[in-house]
Amino acid sequence: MAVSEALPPRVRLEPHLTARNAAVSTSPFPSGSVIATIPGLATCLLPSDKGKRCDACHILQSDAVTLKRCSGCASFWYCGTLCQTRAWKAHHKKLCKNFNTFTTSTEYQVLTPHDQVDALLLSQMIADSASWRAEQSSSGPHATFLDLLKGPRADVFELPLCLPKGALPSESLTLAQELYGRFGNNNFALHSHLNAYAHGVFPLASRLFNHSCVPNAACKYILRPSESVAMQVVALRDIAEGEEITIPYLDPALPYQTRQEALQVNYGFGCECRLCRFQSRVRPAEAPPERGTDALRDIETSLRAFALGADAQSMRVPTAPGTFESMPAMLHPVFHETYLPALSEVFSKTSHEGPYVDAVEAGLTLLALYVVVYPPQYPQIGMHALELSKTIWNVICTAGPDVPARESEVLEAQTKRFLEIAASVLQNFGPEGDEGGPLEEIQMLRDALTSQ
Ligand SMILES: C[S@@+](CC[C@H](N)C(=O)[O-])C[C@H]1O[C@@H](n2cnc3c(N)ncnc32)[C@H](O)[C@@H]1O
Repeated sequence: MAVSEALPPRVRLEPHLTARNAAVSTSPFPSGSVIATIPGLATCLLPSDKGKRCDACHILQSDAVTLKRCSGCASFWYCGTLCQTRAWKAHHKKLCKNFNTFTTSTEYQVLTPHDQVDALLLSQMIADSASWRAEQSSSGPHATFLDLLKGPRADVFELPLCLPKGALPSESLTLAQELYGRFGNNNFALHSHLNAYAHGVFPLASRLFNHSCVPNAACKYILRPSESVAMQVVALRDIAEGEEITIPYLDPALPYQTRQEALQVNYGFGCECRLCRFQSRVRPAEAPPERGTDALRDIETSLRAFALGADAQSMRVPTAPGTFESMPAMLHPVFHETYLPALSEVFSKTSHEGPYVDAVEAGLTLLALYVVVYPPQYPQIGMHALELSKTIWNVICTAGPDVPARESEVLEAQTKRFLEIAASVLQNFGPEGDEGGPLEEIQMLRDALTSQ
């Protein structure tokens, strides 16, 4: 049996009834603190980000960063020699020659972008077989990975590989099967400002953290030029000594049935967290009333009042998880699988095209739903509050001179309140991903409001 890496300070593993082990805090973690920093073992960019970021450290091309192409395949880009050498030694010297033939092959082209990345990521890992063999019996990340639980699709080795299977020596093929078995359920989507841009393997994070749809922690990614991408696991709220530390494996706002199916298919378990238990009880059989009807307007007005308070200016957001449990039954239809996608579409359309009053109303309803479904301080709440403050700022900036002063004051007060919510959530989560981003946007909008 492989020996796995040392655990982060203040975290221990305890036996878990269904998930082998659980990571438990040995002393309290305050909200916003970094529980663990874990370097990536292997990462691969999504097709959408190829050529825009360094393939090794993921730094974005900018005035200060010029990317240079691999002269062999012309399909890998690096910010400098350090990254290029590291990638060459780890995997690229084995993949470079075959890379373009593979990525233009039908078996690769028919895959979804996320499966394409997985095929390349797995190929990269297998190409580095020397490291796997050398470190299998040590206490490094390779050993940790090989000690992980296998996923439910471990035996169906179905991803095409950049290294043709036939060309793999039997020893490497056995290794490939071992890696594949643990790949599907131990593979993270890397994001910058909550936009996914790559996939990656972080063995120690996989070893430690179980899933919950009401997690008390979440992952973010730290990008530094010429360094491996690091994952940080951040406490979303105060975590008490002895409490299990959990992260979300998927978006907790997805409908209950979709979450259960995805967790079963990809990870081999049925979630029994507090949100799942609640939603399995109140699963709405019928979709909410049609958009535009008084019946839906009543539900949405009540949802906003329940989640945020009746007055938009003195709006408050919940600070303890589990708000959904005290929702009046008349609001349960908002958990129907059709409701959130339809509302998001209305917000997205009207915030771009107007009318902005509709965008503000849809955006507020969406915020109300988010604060009910997501745990407090969940980053998506902050991102949406920022989006909403930008929408109202647009209303202020595009309003003609005839708007009564009282109405302008109300709009400004709302923008400030949404910005406060955004700042408190996103500052708690801390800087992540590419430079700039939401924390900078919050500051710019605050400056604009004070110079009004
Ligand atoms: C990334 S690993 C988590 C580490 C795992 N607990 C261990 O001891 O190796 C993912 C696997 O853990 C198990 N798991 C994670 N969260 C779970 C949960 N909430 N309930 C049941 N099993 C879970 C599933 O088997 C899943 O495929």
